[in-house]
Amino acid sequence: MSPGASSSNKPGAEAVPVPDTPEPGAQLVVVANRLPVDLEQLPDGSHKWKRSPGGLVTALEPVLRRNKGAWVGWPGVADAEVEPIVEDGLSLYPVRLSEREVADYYEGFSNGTLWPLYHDVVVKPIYDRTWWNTYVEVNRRFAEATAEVAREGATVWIQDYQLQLVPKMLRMLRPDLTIGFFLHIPFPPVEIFMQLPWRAEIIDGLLGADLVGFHLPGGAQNFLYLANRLAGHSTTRGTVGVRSKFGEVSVGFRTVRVGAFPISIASAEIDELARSKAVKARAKQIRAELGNPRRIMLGVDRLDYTKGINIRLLALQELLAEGRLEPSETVFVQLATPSRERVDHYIQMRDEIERNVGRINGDYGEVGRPVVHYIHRPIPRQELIAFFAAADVMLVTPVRDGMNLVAKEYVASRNDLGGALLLSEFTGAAMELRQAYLVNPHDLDGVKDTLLEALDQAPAEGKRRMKAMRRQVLAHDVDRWARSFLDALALGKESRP
Ligand SMILES: O=P(O)(O)OC[C@H]1O[C@H](O[C@H]2O[C@H](CO)[C@@H](O)[C@H](O)[C@H]2O)[C@H](O)[C@@H](O)[C@@H]1O
Ligand SMILES: Cc1cn([C@@H]2O[C@H](COP(=O)(O)OP(=O)(O)O)[C@@H](O)[C@H]2O)c(=O)[nH]c1=O
Repeated sequence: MSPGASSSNKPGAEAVPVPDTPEPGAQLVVVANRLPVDLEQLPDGSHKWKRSPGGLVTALEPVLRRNKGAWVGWPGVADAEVEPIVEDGLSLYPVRLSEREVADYYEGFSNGTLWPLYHDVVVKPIYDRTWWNTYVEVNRRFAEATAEVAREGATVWIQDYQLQLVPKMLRMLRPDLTIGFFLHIPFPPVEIFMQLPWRAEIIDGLLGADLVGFHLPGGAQNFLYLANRLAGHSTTRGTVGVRSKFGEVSVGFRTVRVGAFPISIASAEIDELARSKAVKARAKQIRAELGNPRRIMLGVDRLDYTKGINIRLLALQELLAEGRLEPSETVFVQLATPSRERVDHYIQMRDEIERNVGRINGDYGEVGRPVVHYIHRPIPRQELIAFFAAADVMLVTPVRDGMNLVAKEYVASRNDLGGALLLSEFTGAAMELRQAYLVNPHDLDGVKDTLLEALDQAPAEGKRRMKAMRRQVLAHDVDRWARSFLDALALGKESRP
């Protein structure tokens, strides 16, 4: 199959240029479950590449492209035979997964066990031994693929919960490599992690890295505790800082460093794009297309039960029912990119959300004027930024989220200092964006009251908050995140005996 074969376009899919073949032996290798582009099979049997969903790709793709690195990952469809390619300076090495492996490793152990477990058991994790066995097999395949790609003495940066066994497996295959691991989702409290039947194997797998990174100090602290309790290694006891004061685990003759590195976005690029005439004009057009309502609220998420989309809908429904919001003046736009569509909890959640959207529009909409506009497909980045620029209040209400880049992208888009960010306390972003309207998503009355406060904020108050948040986001961009992690990894390597 030729990956660059077709050029057809569906809405939301960003076309990717036709590829070349990579030079052997990369000095910087990223290993992630997904490649930054997904192969899509079209109804006529042809294929095209489209951008992969999620914040991991948003963050890492520009960093690796600038470093002319290599990326090892799954091309997003089962049984795809794809040759390694170079795309705009970035070498992509596809790892093949069979239909069964997608079901057991990706949908099963990664997203039916680890994802809910690490997100505070928000739905019940399933502990299935077959899924675990496939997770081990697939992690081994990723380790082997990486061992073949990395140059002697290269730096390998492994990403996320799908690949927690790869650090140890790779170290056994290639002791010459410097290995970093970063977890993009929360690392759970110890009592929750202890549910996992394979808890010791996971901790052991991660300890194959030279540096293990988390978004927040709390995750790093939980991991340090478990490295001692489950694996019996001695660890440092001091508090882990943000990009500083790393913890250490002694694993035989090696020292594994543990740190907190909150991820971010390409802030300057988004800021610049938001200032462009095209985006400004499109934002104005979006407002007009929505009927120039007094206030626009916006949600932008992967359709995931952790994102708290139903909480927003419930808050809106109650505010309308109580007469605290006027349906003719208020519009809520929910952009929801499809995600993990064959996993049971995702199927149930989508049904529920779509029922609630229908109910609100049935009760409060008029012909040609729905209260909720719901779009279930990926939206290209430039269009998203225009939506950010058009929205009066951005609703980010996850019950738990590793970081949430959307919150930061909204702030970076508001160089006019307009708009307000309603942000769940249970996101990583809330640790940095303290001037947002912070809410506990489990407290519906609190969400409703704070939403009204944000909608009715005085312009001076809005500007004060947005200015402070922009200072944070513009000063701490994704390059700084990558640099701080890779510098800490290199420093650890220098101090090795
Ligand atoms: O690959 P998928 O199963 O389609 O899921 C998409 C990605 O979702 C998750 O993103 C996380 O990473 C973001 C960047 O660090 C972070 O802001 C967010 O809070 C996380 O949920 C997942 O961790 C990735 O592996 C997936 O690629
Ligand atoms: C809905 C939607 C989103 N995006 C982009 O995807 C990422 C989402 O990252 P975040 O950290 O907020 O969460 P997850 O990783 O999904 O858990 C962000 O960069 C969005 O701009 C997109 O490009 N198109 C979409 O339709």
